Formats: sequence, C-alpha cells, structure tokens
Amino acid sequence: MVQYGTQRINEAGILEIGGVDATVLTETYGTPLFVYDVEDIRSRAAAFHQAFRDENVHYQIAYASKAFSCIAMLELAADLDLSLDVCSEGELYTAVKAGFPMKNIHFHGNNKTPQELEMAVEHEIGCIVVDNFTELSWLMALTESKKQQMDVLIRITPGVEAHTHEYISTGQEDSKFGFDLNSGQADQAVDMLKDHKWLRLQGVHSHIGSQIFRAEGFEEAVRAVFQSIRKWEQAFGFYPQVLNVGGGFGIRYAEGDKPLPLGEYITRMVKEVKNEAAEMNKPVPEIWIEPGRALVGEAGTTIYSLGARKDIPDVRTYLSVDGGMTDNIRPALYQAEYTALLANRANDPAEEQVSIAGKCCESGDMLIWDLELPKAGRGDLLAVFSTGAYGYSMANNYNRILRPAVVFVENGRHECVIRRESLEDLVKLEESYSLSKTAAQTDR
Ligand SMILES: Cc1ncc(COP(=O)(O)O)c(C=O)c1O
Ligand SMILES: N[C@@H](CCCC[NH3+])C(=O)O
Repeated sequence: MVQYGTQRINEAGILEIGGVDATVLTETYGTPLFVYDVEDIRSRAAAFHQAFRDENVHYQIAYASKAFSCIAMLELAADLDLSLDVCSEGELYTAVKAGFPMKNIHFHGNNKTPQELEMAVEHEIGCIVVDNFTELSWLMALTESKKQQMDVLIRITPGVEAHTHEYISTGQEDSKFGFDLNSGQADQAVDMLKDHKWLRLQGVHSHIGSQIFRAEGFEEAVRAVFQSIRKWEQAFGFYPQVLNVGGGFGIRYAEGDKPLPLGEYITRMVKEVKNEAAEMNKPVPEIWIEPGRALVGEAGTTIYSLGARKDIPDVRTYLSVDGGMTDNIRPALYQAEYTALLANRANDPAEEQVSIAGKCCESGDMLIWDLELPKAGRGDLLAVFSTGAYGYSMANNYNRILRPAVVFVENGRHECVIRRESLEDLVKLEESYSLSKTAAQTDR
C-alpha cells in the first residue's frame, strides 16, 4: 500500500488516519465520508514555505480554495500563513465567514460579475486578477465611482503546454482565461492600467494548468512572461512587483504518479525568476503561487460502504459503493485514476479483481477500474485515497443523492467540519413554492 500522510494500518488491520480508526469515523459519521488528515496539510504548507525561505525571496502562497473550501479549511489556511485564491462570490463569502484576512485574498475568474467585483472592492481584498477587457472596463468604472483604489494583476496566457489533461490545461493560447500574449492584448491591458488612478497594476499572473509533474512547464512559463516584461519595461517603463506563477503542482493518485517533492518545483521556478531578473538588472519580484491540489489532495480520503455486487462471468465484477460521481466526478470528467483498499480489513490479501461503481444512473459513474481486493461486499468499507482536492468541492446532487459529511482528523481527534446533507436540505430551496401552494389550497 502507498502510504499517504499519517495513515497507518493498526494491529486489528484497520486503516487509521490522523491516529483515528476508520471504523470509529464511519460509526460516528456514516458513509460516504471525506476524511482530511490535517497534519498532512500542515506539512505540505510547511514544505512550500521552507522552499521559498531557502531561496530568500519575498513570496505568498495562496491556497486555491476551489480545491476544497469550507470555514474550517480556510481557518486552517490562515493559521498556516497562506493567502487565498477565490474565484466566486461564494468562495469569497466563505472566506468572510471564516474571518480570513481580506488583504490576503486574490480574486480570480474569467467572468466575474459586476456584483462579484463590487463585493471584492467593498471588502478591500488584496488584489483582483484581471482576466479580460470586459472586466477591466467594469473595474475601472467601479473604482472610479467608489473613488476607491484596488491592486490588480493581469492574467496572461503564456502559450505554454502543460502536459496534462486538456480540460485542466490553461496556459495555451486558445484558452478562455487571461489576456493573450501573441496578439498584443496583454500589452494593451498593461498600457491601459499602467497609470490608472484607481487600479494599481502590481504585476502579472500566469497559470499553465493542473496536475503537472514536470518543473520545466513552470520554468518555461517564467521565461515566456519575462519576454513580455522586457517589452513592457521598454515600452511603458513597467516592471512588475509581483509575479504570480499560479498553481498546478501534481500529486499522487495512482501508483505510477511521480510528483516532484513540493520544494523542488519552487526552487527551480524561483531560480528561473532570479536569472531573468538578473539579466534585466532588476530586483526579483515578489513571487506568488496558488496551489490547491498539492495542499489538500493527498490529505483527503473518502470512505464508502460497499453494497451491491454483480459478477458477470468471464467479463468483470462490479462492486458498488454508496457514493460515486456525486462526490467524485473526476474519473468521469478526466478519466482520473485512484487507488483504494478495504479500510476495515486492510491486511487481508487480494483475492480478486473488481471494478468500483458509483450508485448514479450513469454507466460512466465508475470510480476505479480493475482494483485488486480481498473478497468483499456488504459491511466492508472502501477507502479511496487522494480525494481531498476537487472531490467535495465538485460534489453535486445528481439523482438527489446527499452530499457526504467532512471530518478533520489530527492526533487522535476527529471533528465534523461539514455535516452530511439531509433529505430536508434537498427540498429547502423549494420552501417558498411548497408554502405558497399550501397557502393557495387553504385559501380555496
Ligand atoms: C488560476 C488558478 N490558480 C490555481 C489553481 C489551482 O490549481 P491546483 O489545484 O492544480 O494547484 C487553478 C486550477 O487549476 C487555477 O485555475
Ligand atoms: N477540477 C479540476 C482542476 C481544475 C482546476 C481549476 N482550474 C480537477 O479536478 O483536476
């Protein structure tokens, strides 16, 4: 078994996370259950901090809250000296509720609404990462009308291929995100912003994609951005105070995944920035990164109860769990691969090959193909690893399935940070309709 974070198999052959027995967790909170290993998140944040400190540069590590956002997570992020990347009013609202320092928040998105921009300006967040000309003109008008200043970065697409799934690749020219470099749009945006009265252009942002294993992509992006910086320096006298290279640092999902140690991505990327700045005879800008998956992905485990079994002789055995694409859409969306084991019989030897199906009415609702397991069925618990990023945050109610609970574990303690959805929650949004119907009936 690949070991994640603080996980271990105890003397009874049961999976423990953060010193807590998986069966205790499922008896207390039910299944499916997201379990987050807090110590693992702490050590990942520490690895990023250490790498920057070793390079002796100014930096910010902004947790990309799209990976997993809830009040407890954002409190933890603040505690770990992380900044925050939000990309919707909902993510910003969660940060407000968590008491996250507003000055450390960066707002992203290719279609921020006027209301979202207003919310960001009113809360005086750290900066807005401007994505396109529509947003730029709205933001100019908004800050002018409020007579309020706002720091901004411009997001550019550096034209770098990220070597990842095309759905999570964002640095290429043909992308909905950011200002394009080749066509001169980015130059125009810098020109519009450089002496603006209310918008203070602090720097540049680029994000090449997600689940990236090679540091070369980040180095290449830095070189591409600096080519433009040289141009901007000459044309407008603009040199950035901040260079945000985005997130995307890969993690281990399947056996074959070989991410670099987190610090190595940083060291190599920072060295490239230092080289480029030295060539221009300029100071090294403050370097920002935005990891989501790399901070929380491997720290999350989903525990399911096994249910129905279907053996198709000479074809395949399907074992179904009590969740699926409603709590983990990544296999269906990106053909993502996962590993798993029986949490309650973790030392039992593998006896058969099975495929793990979800319970949705979709043939594509499969979590794992061809998994070696002991003979298992009802009463057994399946722990699927590395589900901490884009699992709960992409969860949905397809088939009116309830979203799972989320538990944080650390040093033998466990705490529910998001309760399981209830059947009443499902119809809550329809309350006004049901009430008006009841009222109409009583009027008759
Ligand atoms: C702008 C931006 N920053 C950060 C991230 C976080 O990516 P990851 O979770 O792969 O680190 C994303 C998602 O890909 C993103 O679009
Ligand atoms: N949701 C995606 C990543 C998208 C990241 C945001 N740009 C995933 O699960 O891998």
